[in-house]
Amino acid sequence: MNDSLKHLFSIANKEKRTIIGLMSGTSLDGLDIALCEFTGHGTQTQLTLREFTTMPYDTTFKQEVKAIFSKRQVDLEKVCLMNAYIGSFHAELINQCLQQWGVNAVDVDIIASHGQTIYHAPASLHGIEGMPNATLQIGDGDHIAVKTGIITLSDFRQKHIAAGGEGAPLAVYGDYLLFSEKGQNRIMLNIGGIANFTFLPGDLDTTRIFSTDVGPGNTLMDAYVQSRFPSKFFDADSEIAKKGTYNHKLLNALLDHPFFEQGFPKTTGPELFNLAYLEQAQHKAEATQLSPEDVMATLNRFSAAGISDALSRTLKGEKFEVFMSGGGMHNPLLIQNLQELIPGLSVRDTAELGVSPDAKEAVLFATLANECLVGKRIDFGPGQTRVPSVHMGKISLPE
Ligand SMILES: Nc1ncnc2c1ncn2[C@@H]1O[C@H](COP(=O)(O)OP(=O)(O)OP(=O)(O)O)[C@@H](O)[C@H]1O
Ligand SMILES: CC(=O)N[C@H]1[C@@H]2OC[C@@H](O2)[C@@H](O)[C@@H]1O[C@H](C)C(=O)O
Repeated sequence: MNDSLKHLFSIANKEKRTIIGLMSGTSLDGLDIALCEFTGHGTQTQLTLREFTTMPYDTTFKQEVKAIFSKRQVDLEKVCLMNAYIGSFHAELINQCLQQWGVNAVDVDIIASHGQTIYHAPASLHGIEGMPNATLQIGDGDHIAVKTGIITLSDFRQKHIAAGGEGAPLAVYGDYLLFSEKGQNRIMLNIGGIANFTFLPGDLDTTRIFSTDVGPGNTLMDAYVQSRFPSKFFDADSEIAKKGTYNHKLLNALLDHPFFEQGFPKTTGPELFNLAYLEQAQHKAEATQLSPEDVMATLNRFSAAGISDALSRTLKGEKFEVFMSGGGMHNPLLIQNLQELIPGLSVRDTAELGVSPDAKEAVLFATLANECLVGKRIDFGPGQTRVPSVHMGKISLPE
């Protein structure tokens, strides 16, 4: 047998596995790197998060990615180059991180890499007859495996689509295995570029479990700040939005899109929620003359409204606890807006459950890799088509 395959086989048989999870999100703030230890699998999974670091991207790298990010027309050569470049660059960042942590590569069993989403096109979004759900993450896993010497699993979303899903959100698998709790309805709310949540019913009825995107989290706010305040990357501590007041007409125009009426689960991205979307809404609401501060206040309220509306349609009056994660939880006005819209909302985050909220998505991919290696297919029960029962991740060998 090929030595690398033998090694992979031995990892799958180990009592405890050390897995690095990687996430490079749509906000392009940096590469999230989580060093995880796993024992068990499925609902017996035990996770210890040993280290977590975000390796920030510099402006040049962000610009390189932005040139091909969520755009319908791009330079195909650039896409080709960036696929290899991002893979190599991520490998470099991992090697640096291992050095900082004082961890040897030989002591890491597996890397689980999400890659960089450059285009997300569920059928509901592209609307092209006869064409399937599709999504594209680049930063090829072979480059990571060869340059770190660690077996790498990557490109998790394609299998989800092949098995009938939309390629996102995948959070449901990790949330179910790590955070379900008998007797408590839990909402795992992640406010990244796009906001999404997983519903984990307290009766542990797996046929009710799902996760769904609900609309913009930070993506529109970030895009607007970057266009109006070029020295800023995002509205740190809601400084800009707090100086404004939200505009009802613009808010209603922003909310007036069939995406918000679609049933769950559903997925979206900056391919829809972008500056052109905002401009159209401003024209419709005759609100083109608003100050940037008022626009920011409205966008902030818009993200909160998308989340609260989706939550109330899911819970229909049932009691629930929300555990937050993602960069949007650090936006105070967004939290205030959520508290106004969701009466009784107590702000808790996944740190209470043993996973730093900034690390949660990177931990998800490590968990998916653990399942791919040692898990049985998680079956969400009869009639449950919302969460396909599949293992995800493609294997890259270092040699
Ligand atoms: N102090 C803060 N005040 C306001 N917003 C903040 C703050 N800290 C982080 N954010 C927001 O969080 C964003 C980063 O969030 P996160 O890292 O969860 O995104 P991501 O992982 O790239 O997104 P996705 O989940 O869509 O892939 C920033 O771009 C910013 O909008
Ligand atoms: C295509 C893509 O990269 N989607 C991301 C993005 O970031 C948040 C939201 O949109 C979510 O649907 C997804 O990521 C998380 C990790 C998920 O799949 O659960």
